[in-house]
Amino acid sequence: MSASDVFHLGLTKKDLQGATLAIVPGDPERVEKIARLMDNPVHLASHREFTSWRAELDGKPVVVCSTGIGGPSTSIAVEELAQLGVRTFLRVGTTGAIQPHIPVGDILVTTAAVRLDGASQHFAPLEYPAVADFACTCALVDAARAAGSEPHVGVAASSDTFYPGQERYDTFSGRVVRRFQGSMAEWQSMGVMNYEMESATLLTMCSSQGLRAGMVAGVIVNRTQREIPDAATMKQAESRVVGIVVEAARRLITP
Ligand SMILES: O=P(O)(O)O[C@H]1O[C@H](CO)[C@@H](O)[C@H]1O
Ligand SMILES: O=c1cc[nH]c(=O)[nH]1
Repeated sequence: MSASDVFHLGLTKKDLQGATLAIVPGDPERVEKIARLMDNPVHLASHREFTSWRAELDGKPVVVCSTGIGGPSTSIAVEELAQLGVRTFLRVGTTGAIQPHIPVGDILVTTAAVRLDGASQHFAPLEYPAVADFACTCALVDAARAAGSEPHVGVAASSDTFYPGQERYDTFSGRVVRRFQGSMAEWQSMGVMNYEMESATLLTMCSSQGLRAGMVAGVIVNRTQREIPDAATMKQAESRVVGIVVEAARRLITP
C-alpha cells in the first residue's frame, strides 16, 4: 500500500493536486461514473467504502469520493478530505420521497436536514441547524434547471437507520420503536420532502466548521406509493442526478 496522508482514504495531498471541491456520493460504484463525466478521470484509491477518483472541470481539479452509507463514515470522508484541502462538498444521493406529489425520477435539493442521526451531535449540539451552504444550493438548483429538471427545494429527514428511523414496517420483525411510530406522518405534515441518510451529518459538520456543503438527490421511490424501487427507474434517476452535480461543481469552481 502506498503512503497516505490520512487514516482511511488512502490519499495524499499530492493526489488531490490542489482540489478544493469534492463530489461525495454514498455509493462507491457511483464514483467512477461521476468522474467520467469530467475531463482526465483518474482512479486514486479504494479502501473500505471509500473510493476516490480525481478529474478536471475547465482545467481545475475535482475529487470524487464515496462516503458509504450513514453519518459515521460520511464524517470520516469529509474530515479527511478537509485535512487534504477540500473546502466545498456536494453530496449526490438517492432518496425516498415522502410527499405524494413528488414522483420517482424527480430531483430534490436539500436546504436543511432533520437531524435523525448521531454523528452530527459529535460536531454541534442538536439546537444547531443542519443547513446547506447558500451558494452550493443555488448552484445545484441552477444546474438542475439547466438540465431541464425543476427541482423540489426544501427539507430532508436524514436518518441513521434505513428501517426504523425511516419508519419502515416491512422488516422481519415488523416493529418500529415508539420514538419513530407516526414519525413519517409528522414529517409529512411539516413539509419534509424525503428520507436519506447522510445530509444531517454532512451539513452540520460543514456549516459548523466553516466548510461549504450542498446536497442533491434523485428520487428512486415514493414511500406513499411503494417500498421497493424499480431497478430501471433507479438507474435513470441516478444518471440524471450525477449530471446535475457535475454541472453544479462547474458553476462553483468557475468564477
Ligand atoms: O444513494 P446514496 O448516496 O447511498 O444515498 C441513499 O442510499 C442509501 C440507502 O439505500 C443511503 O446512503 C441513502 O442516503
Ligand atoms: O427510501 C429511501 C431511499 C433511498 N435512501 C434512503 O435513505 N431512503
